[in-house]
Amino acid sequence: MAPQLDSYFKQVDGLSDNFIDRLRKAVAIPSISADDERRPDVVKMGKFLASELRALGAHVEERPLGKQPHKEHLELPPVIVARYGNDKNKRTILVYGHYDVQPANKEDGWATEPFELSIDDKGRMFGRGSTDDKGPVLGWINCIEAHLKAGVDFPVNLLMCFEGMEEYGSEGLDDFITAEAKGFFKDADAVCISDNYWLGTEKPCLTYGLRGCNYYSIAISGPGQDLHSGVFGGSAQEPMTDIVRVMGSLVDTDGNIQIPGLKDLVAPVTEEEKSLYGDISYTMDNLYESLGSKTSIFEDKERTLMARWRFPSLSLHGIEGAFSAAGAKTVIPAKVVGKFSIRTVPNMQIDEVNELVYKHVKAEFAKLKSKNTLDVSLQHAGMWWVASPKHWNFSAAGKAVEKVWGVKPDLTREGGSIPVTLTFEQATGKNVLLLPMGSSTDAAHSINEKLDKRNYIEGIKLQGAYLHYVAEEPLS
Ligand SMILES: C[C@H](N)C(=O)N[C@@H](Cc1c[nH]cn1)C(=O)O
Ligand SMILES: [Zn+2]
Ligand SMILES: [Zn+2]
Repeated sequence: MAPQLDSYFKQVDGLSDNFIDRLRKAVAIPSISADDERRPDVVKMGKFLASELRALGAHVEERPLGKQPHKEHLELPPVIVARYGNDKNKRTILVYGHYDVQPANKEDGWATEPFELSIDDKGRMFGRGSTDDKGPVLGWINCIEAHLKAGVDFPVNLLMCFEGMEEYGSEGLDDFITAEAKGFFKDADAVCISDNYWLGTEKPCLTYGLRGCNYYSIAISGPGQDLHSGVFGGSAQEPMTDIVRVMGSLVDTDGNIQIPGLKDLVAPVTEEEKSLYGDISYTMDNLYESLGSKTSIFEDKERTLMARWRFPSLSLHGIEGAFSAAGAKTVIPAKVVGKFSIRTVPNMQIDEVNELVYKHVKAEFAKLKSKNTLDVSLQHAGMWWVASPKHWNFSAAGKAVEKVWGVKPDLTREGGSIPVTLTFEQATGKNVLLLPMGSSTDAAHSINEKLDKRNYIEGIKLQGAYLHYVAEEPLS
């Protein structure tokens, strides 16, 4: 295999400018799934992937998912499914990624235009979606192109599933995967997802766990319209005052969730589990670098990693309807909608968490004795996932990391969520591996999101090498 991989690697290096151009084109499409106005761009991004794949000879289908739940005027973006190769003598690997992105505006504090790929002298490629998840998704397409141009036989049959609603809770995808497990995905021997990040900036990892995510809205309304605070301040009960107090009751400064009963849903940490954290290559400096400050809750790596992977967290995200612009507008908002999410871990179940959240929010609001109206609801939810890394899928990826990066990867879990991971595992009955491309400083979801050129190009080599090693692994 060595000469074949070497030719492939050489080809990837030779095509690196083309691959960066492909990423530039993808970043230029603002495929923001959370913004209804951007839905045509999400669809455009799906079509871009479909046409790139067709040009390389893949069989591609753009599958509709129907109307968006609770927004019946909106069509969900299509799932792009594709197959490259159909050789009964080869293994079949199913890869998943998403082509939608988080919202981004230059005014949020970006140093460059978020939807223009901008490369600095350190090889950092800035742009929304560069690391999450356009770079890794294009990686698979680049991998096909480099094999073709190098004249190296593609080592496996590749099935692809690229969705456009991941950043909005993967609306509609669970049913699709379940239905296609015995259809389009029926030949899959294993699944690989490239949509998370290294723990630091130097050492690659393979990931076997994710937290889940329950995302909530609290709406508080009262007045018929926004009011002048000079006229109504002191005589009207203000939704904003109520929501700040209700949201303030959810979590404390040290991240302790204040919802009674929530901690009892968490599986106890075993001694064996505790011992795993010490060996992981991670330092508080890695955290400070990616955090951009030293404002951490803990001072040691073990508790920091456990807080990220092993325990739930509750984050407050924003208040819709609140005055947030610069200046000093003296308005009383008539309706405000607070957003928060809980990252869930074993053994927390979505419905059990909902019940505790609703009970707590309603009780806190009742304490205020407000005449305003409260409505609390779940916006979307995705389950946590923990798998066994003792499988040929992980062994192959481990060998690929050693070949490309010259080190053994750490086995990690991830604090973020990829809701369909568990669905893929349960629906196909196959092992799922998370193979990250980007690093801890990539600032996914944040301003100045980037992917290092090195991670992109070596990441394409890694994806290809993984497929070659998969082809060699004995079945277990
Ligand atoms: C880890 C992955 N790249 C990611 O960013 N996932 C999102 C998924 C999500 C869940 N609710 C809303 N989006 C995340 O972890 O926030
Ligand atoms: Zn992602
Ligand atoms: Zn994301």
